[in-house]
Amino acid sequence: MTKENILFMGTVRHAKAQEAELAAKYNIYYAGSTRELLEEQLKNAKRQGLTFKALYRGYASHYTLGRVDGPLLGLFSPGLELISSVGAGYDFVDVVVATRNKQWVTNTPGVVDDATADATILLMLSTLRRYYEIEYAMRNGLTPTQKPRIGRDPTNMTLGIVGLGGIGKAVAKRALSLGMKVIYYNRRPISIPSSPSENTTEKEYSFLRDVEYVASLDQLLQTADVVSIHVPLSPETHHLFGKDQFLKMKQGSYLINTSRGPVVDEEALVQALESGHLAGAGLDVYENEPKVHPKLLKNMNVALMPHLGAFTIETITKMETLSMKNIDLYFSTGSLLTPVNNFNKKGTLP
Ligand SMILES: O=CC(=O)O
Repeated sequence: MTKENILFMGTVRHAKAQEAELAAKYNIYYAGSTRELLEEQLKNAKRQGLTFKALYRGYASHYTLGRVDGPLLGLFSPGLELISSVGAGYDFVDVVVATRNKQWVTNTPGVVDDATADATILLMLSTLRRYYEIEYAMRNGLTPTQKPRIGRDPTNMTLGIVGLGGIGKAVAKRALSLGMKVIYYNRRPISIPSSPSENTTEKEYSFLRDVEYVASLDQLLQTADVVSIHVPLSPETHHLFGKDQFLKMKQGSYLINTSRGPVVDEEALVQALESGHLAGAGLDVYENEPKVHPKLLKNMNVALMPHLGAFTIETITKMETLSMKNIDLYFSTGSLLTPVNNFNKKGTLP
């Protein structure tokens, strides 16, 4: 039986067992360390008639190898069938072009929920308690007589979650345990099971009964003390938060963003912070990563993390494993665990 060829963009950081399992069954090739090397490699492969049937897009590989965009997909021979991307967000793959090429795209939802929710709460508490500022001052010689600026309690504050998917729900659960009131906005309210089923226990969803749906984003912005964004990046959500949205937020409220940078118009956020309308922000993601707006870097009302929402050994292992499982399952059974796009049996769009 011929072994399928798989190209790995970026290294497998933690799921070494799954990588070894895949290597025993398929021919694995690793992309060069720069975009130029990768492009050269793809051109050579095409010349030699070597077809990669699957592409594994490793965690954070876009920083060194760029996006899996139309031009890159154009360099693959027509035999590429599957792009398996590590990450819940799949904006690092041009899904529109891949779908047009009849190529499947998979992501790794679900497994990132807890780590990203932890990072969200970490940023929220750091922002409210000014933890980042206090640590920065201590490391720079704060003396016991110098008083750091005072913090705020999350208890009794209202948290507004924009996008109550897997990560949003995990954030809601944690925020309720801090004594926050939690409201959310989605295009449609979520449905809560009325009784446990084979796949769920009462404990897994009962907290959702304490989370209140609001019918518009404006209503959420006008009500919440802390707004936390959990929507995917798409043409519809690009700059979902701009000048108007910040003006609608309560005076002295806070923004937390662990979703994707371009959901927020960063220039408008800087204005809202500098005018004092927003009391602070906690950010893991930025409009032009890895660049951070210089005025955000300077602003000591902002807690910053460099896109590390899912960056734990356990979560990276789960993401990489799921991504490689999709590849193995596709070749062995023709099915996928977490497809992003959808084809009917003829391989055309439904
Ligand atoms: O940013 C990380 C992810 O999308 O999983």
